[in-house]
Amino acid sequence: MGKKAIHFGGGNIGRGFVAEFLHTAGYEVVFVDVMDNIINSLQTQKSYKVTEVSEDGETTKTITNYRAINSKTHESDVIQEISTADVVTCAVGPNVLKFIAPVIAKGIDARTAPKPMAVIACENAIGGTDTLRKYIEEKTDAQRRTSMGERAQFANSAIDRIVPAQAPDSGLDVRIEKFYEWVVEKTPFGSVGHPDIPAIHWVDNLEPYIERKLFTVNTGHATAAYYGYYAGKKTIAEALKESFIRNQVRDALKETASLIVDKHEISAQEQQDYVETIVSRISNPYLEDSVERVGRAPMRKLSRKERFIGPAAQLAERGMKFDALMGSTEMALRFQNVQDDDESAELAKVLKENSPADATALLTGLERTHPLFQPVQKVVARVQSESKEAGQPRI
Ligand SMILES: NC(=O)c1ccc[n+]([C@@H]2O[C@H](COP(=O)([O-])OP(=O)(O)OC[C@H]3O[C@@H](n4cnc5c(N)ncnc54)[C@H](O)[C@@H]3O)[C@@H](O)[C@H]2O)c1
Ligand SMILES: O=P(O)(O)OC[C@@H](O)[C@@H](O)[C@H](O)[C@H](O)CO
Repeated sequence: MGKKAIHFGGGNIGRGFVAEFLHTAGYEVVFVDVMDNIINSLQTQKSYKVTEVSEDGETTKTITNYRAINSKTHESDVIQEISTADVVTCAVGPNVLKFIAPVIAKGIDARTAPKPMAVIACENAIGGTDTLRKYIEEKTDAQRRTSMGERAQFANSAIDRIVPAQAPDSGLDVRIEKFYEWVVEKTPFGSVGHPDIPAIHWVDNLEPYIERKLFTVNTGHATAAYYGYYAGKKTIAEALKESFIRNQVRDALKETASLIVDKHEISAQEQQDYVETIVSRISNPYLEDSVERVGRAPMRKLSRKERFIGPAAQLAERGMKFDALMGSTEMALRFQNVQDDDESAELAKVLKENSPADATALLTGLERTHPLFQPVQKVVARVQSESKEAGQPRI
């Protein structure tokens, strides 16, 4: 029997990154999603195209050898597929991990194969697979929990490729950037060995990779998105054409670079080269990445380990500079009541109903005694006191 991977989330990164590389590695991919239109299309259309776009032109690959299951209506089929799979991946968004965990827990529990399968969450989050594992353990019978390692092994990952929202008429086809990086921990696989997926860079210690990625790509991206949204820009590339916004991004990345270089074995020159690559990638005009997609879910992005508060907290603890990150945080707080973004409405509510100190604690999870608490409270208070109508971009 050939190799089989179950992938949760047939969205942008699911189809345009994870499934592409699993397919190239020789896996049959079984997509699991809850959106009827995605599942119907994947079930009726036997191939789709992934097109890399860059200034060098376009390259298209065709993805085949997949099936699709709707977990809302066919949960037992998903359990059956997991019980005989080699790999389970997901790209559903960090807040959705708790919803996919119960069915994965049942699938793991039903396994009889001698070899454990690999579980790799492909989300923008520090310890994304650990979080998923915690939810899976909660849904596993206490007596079966200790032996779960015989049925599944869990590895954290860092995943990097810009996949913007796709044109409404594109169907399953995905337009993406050429660059990609997929880094996964190898130690959890021990003597069993990691799965054979050539696109993955296997490492012993993921922390430098995930922090460098989240605190450079995503800090820079989100800074451009929030300043861009406020300035009435449509895309990230458009926002970065403004020298003021470009400078804010550069300043924020200078601060996160100082942390990355101080904390990890990454030289200043190496980080500088990385920053240049990232600024050029997020400025790619061929991707048409909207400020609303990149700014989506502002409460998640303002949380304790995330792209602004995560590095700023560590800089504050080291007595290093974090002013530009406070500017990005302030702009994120202004991303309120944005259409189709539930968290942006929730953010407006939290800011309206709480004191600056309580809103700071609720949004960021910072301890009140932390050296970053007061600086964040100051920007929270400033945004709360603004008289202009929340969420209206200033053009
Ligand atoms: N798009 C990018 O550039 C990019 C790059 C790197 C990492 N990521 C990360 O990948 C994840 C997904 O991002 P995306 O851009 O592909 O989002 P997306 O919205 O395009 O895709 C998410 C998919 O998950 C599905 N989903 C939601 N709930 C589900 C459930 N309970 N069961 C199964 N499927 C469910 C949705 O229907 C959707 O198809 C996020 O964590 C994101 O941070 C995205
Ligand atoms: O996916 P999010 O919401 O965490 O962040 C939005 C973008 O910054 C993100 O999707 C990037 O495109 C991606 O992380 C690039 O690798």
